[in-house]
Amino acid sequence: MARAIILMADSLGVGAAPDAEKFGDVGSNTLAHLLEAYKADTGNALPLPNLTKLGLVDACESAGKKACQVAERQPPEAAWGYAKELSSGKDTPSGHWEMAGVPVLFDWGYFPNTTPCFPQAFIDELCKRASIPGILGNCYASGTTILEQLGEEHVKTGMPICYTSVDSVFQIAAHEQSFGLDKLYQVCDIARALLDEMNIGRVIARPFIGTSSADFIRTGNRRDYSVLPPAPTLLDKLAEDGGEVISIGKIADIYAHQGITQKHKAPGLMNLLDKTSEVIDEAPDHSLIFTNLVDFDEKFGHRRKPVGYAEALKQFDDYLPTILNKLGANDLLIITADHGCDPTAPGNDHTREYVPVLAYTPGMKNTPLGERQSFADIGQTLAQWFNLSALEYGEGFITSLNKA
Ligand SMILES: O=P(O)(O)O[C@H]1O[C@H](CO)[C@@H](O)[C@H]1O
Ligand SMILES: [Mn+2]
Ligand SMILES: [Mn+2]
Repeated sequence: MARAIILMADSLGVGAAPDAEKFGDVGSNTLAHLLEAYKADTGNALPLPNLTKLGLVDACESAGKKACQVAERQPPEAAWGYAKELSSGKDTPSGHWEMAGVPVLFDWGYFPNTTPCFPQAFIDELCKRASIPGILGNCYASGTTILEQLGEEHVKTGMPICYTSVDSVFQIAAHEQSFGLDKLYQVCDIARALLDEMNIGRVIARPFIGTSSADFIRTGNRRDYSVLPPAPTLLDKLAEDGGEVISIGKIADIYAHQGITQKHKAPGLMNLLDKTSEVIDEAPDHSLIFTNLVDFDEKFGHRRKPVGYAEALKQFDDYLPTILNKLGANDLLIITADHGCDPTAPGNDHTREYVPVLAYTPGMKNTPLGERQSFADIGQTLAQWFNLSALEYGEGFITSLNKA
């Protein structure tokens, strides 16, 4: 019997995808550009010895056709490649569902980039059902900037701040104490029900605390309300087969709680890694431990902070031996991403990029996997690893997982 661990580095793209032009993302490369920015800022190339050994830098250089400014270069001792996305969007659910074998081939509903951006009838109904006096925002925004602009007015008026982006999302920010966390979750539930017919992928609760625009800060109580994946994913198959599917971080929310048998939340990168490490100690055979490392995206990618992104990646790299040392012969570690979010690109949205596909089981030798045609190759490989029937999408690379 086997186990697998996916460390899903949210937004760690490795070079513009072949269809990046459609998204205005030509030339994007999250990893290469944050490494460049780090070197420019500090004068030193960043060492990422463990990720380099797992093939991340080779994957990036092959995908992005661009040298990476990384120190302590060494050859991989893992299977490594890079995958393009079949799904029509570059959002988080599309990336996650595709890597679990279910690409999103339809178009999500999006709000127009106008102010106001939400249909008045929807807002009227939301206010009526939720008993709120109105909403603030009603525009495209960065979630941290809009708190500075409208947070104080929200506290005064009790009107939640509603905003969107190029993603198919309806985000609601509200103060945890003055508005109340439960009330925010209730408003999100109502919005979720109303937005199904507009085909909006996610409603996101964005609670924050603080006393003024100078110190408002979002908390770890974010909650994502996703629609159901359009078909059963690898997670459903494994759970139906009697396996454990253990969500760490926002994985359960992203899969709309489908096919999940255990959930753990933890605030911040280090706590998420600690929780993952703890769960590896306990998880039985036939378990998938699936961790989303959201900080890369939320704290650095969208905030366009390449140096902070690099430092967080270094923390991840430093932590990896703790996880690698726990892996047994029947454990497969996958490291990947769901989209890019190049912190040097204009705007503050995701970027359409290749994602790394790194696979490691103890004793592996350097195994290039090349360009993969879909993130679903990960799900298909895991279906093989767990002896499940084949998924509809994806080409498995189980036969490439040779040992040295
Ligand atoms: O600016 P914040 O609130 O972090 O929003 C970002 O987070 C959302 C979900 O990933 C994206 O749609 C993006 O707009
Ligand atoms: Mn994401
Ligand atoms: Mn994001």
